[in-house]
Amino acid sequence: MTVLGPPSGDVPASGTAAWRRVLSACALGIRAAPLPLSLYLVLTLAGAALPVLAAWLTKLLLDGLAAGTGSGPALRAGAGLAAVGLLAGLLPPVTGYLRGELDRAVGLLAQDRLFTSVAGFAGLARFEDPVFLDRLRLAEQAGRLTPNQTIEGLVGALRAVVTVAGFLGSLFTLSPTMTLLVLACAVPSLLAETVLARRRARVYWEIGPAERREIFYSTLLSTVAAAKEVRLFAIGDFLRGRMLADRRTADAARRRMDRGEAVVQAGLMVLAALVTAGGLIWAVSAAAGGVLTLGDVTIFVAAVAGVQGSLTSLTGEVARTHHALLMFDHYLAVTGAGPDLPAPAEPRSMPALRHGIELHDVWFRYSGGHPWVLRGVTLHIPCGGSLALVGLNGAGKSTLVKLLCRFYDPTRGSIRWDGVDIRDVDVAELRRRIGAVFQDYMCYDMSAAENIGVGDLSALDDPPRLRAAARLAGIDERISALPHGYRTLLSRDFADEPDGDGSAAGVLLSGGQWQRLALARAFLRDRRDLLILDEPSAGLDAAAEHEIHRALRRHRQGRTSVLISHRLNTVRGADHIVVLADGVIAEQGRHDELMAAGGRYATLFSLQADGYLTDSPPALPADR
Ligand SMILES: Nc1ncnc2c1ncn2[C@@H]1O[C@H](COP(=O)(O)OP(=O)(O)OP(=O)(O)O)[C@@H](O)[C@H]1O
Repeated sequence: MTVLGPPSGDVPASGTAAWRRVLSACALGIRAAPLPLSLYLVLTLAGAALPVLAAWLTKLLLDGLAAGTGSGPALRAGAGLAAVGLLAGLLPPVTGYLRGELDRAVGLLAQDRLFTSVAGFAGLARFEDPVFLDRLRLAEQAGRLTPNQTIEGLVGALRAVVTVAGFLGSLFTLSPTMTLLVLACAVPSLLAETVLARRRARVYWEIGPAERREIFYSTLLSTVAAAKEVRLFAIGDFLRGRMLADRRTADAARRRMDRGEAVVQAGLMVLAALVTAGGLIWAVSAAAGGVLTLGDVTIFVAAVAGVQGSLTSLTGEVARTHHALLMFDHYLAVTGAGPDLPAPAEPRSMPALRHGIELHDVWFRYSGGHPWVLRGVTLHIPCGGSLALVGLNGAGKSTLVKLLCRFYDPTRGSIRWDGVDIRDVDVAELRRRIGAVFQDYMCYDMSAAENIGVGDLSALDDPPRLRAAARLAGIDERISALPHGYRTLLSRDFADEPDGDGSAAGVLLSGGQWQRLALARAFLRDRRDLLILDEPSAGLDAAAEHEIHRALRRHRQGRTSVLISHRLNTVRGADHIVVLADGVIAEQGRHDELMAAGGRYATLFSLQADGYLTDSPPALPADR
């Protein structure tokens, strides 16, 4: 199943698909909270019979009083009415509590399943697909709400059926014509509500991108990450304008939808009122002619109101459930999406790297609509050797290491790990063999220990291991000096103590210190077969860079590593240097060989070296 298909609001639901959705939603409810669900069902259906019972008891009471045959029957009917009233008062809080329990349990299970699926996507492409992101947002909402809305809808429909059946029976004994008329009124109402539900689902889908953009702008306006630029460039009004424009776009669509619904529903109400008025005129004339008793008129009025009320709520429930099920399609699409990268039926084993990793004629582009980023790269990364990737911005260096981690598959060609295509091994196993610092590493709003420990969760409760990694990255002293040492929260967004007054907020590190933490995270993944370092020292001061690269050189000794850096002094010690230009290997060799060749590498290296030694700005290379 693909999750990137057309919006489900545009796709008419087939009967089977609709039933599959109903069953999936109910299964989720049953799985999440069987006991509250059963109690809720029983009590709600019991509550549905109460209005019919009350109407008959009222009729008995009135007829008893009118007959003048003693107060016994009227008193019994009155006592019955009191009991029904008590039950009617007690049921709502109890069912309300059960409903809350059901909401919480289903929400938890649905969220768990949704994010288990999302975490199971091995690649990155879906997270870069706006259609998928729209679907994911709706799936989150639908997963939380739909199962309960469906159960509620089904229960509500059943409740309405019970009430309608009771009142219809009563009405039929008094006026079969009126019964048919009231029933006939429900048909257009049901049809109209179903159409409105489909339209609502389509509108929600259509306004999804505007709503996501609105969230994007409001996040920019309210988070510290963007606060500096927003203030310095004075773009607050500009962003607010865009945020409001997106909101107005979404609101306009919602307004059109609400207007249409209001007109249709008003029309249906007028129809129902006309039928009720006609019925009343008939009942009053019949009572005046002695055909109906006072009690009969009471039950007639109660029956017409009851049937109409229940039919209205029945159509409402059907429409709401229909809408919820259309939205649930997004949840089912995401949870049933299947692997985004082909998984081998029988993964090949992956012993420790012995010979090396080979890229064989690798071509890659991010999608059919994107230009080629890598164009026929063939490369050997020998086991135990260090490879440096250099090249201008956009040359394809980070893309190449993303392919090594199998975040994407090559569009053509293959990557072989000791001769085994990495598509033929379990992707989780492949990644267990890799340690990495990415150019856009994460800064987690967690404690310092956790920020390092996420590199290898088995070390989370092993302070000596965390400290050893931090020491290697040159950040141990700084962390130890924090208010709570390694337990200090590295965030100003959350309080260190949940109930604190804000004075216990965590601390923020400097850019270079964060980068050292990211390095420590990679060092924690010691004894991995491949170490990837994508610009590991970009944010470091000169002394720190020198020190870190000395540590890195020691650490990489005898390990297979790929280093990307624009600071060419840091790559000169690599066993092999590859210069990428426009997705192809322009040159390769050792530092001395490349300098002697006098090509791009030599030009770039000399440029950087000159930049430090001369006053005049150096000339840029020709392909810049
Ligand atoms: N997720 C993506 N989707 C589409 N295009 C992308 C994506 N990531 C990178 N690109 C494009 O691929 C090309 C290579 O990007 P890449 O990040 O690999 O370059 P790089 O050599 O690492 O550059 P830099 O030195 O600036 O980090 C660029 O033109 C970029 O626009």
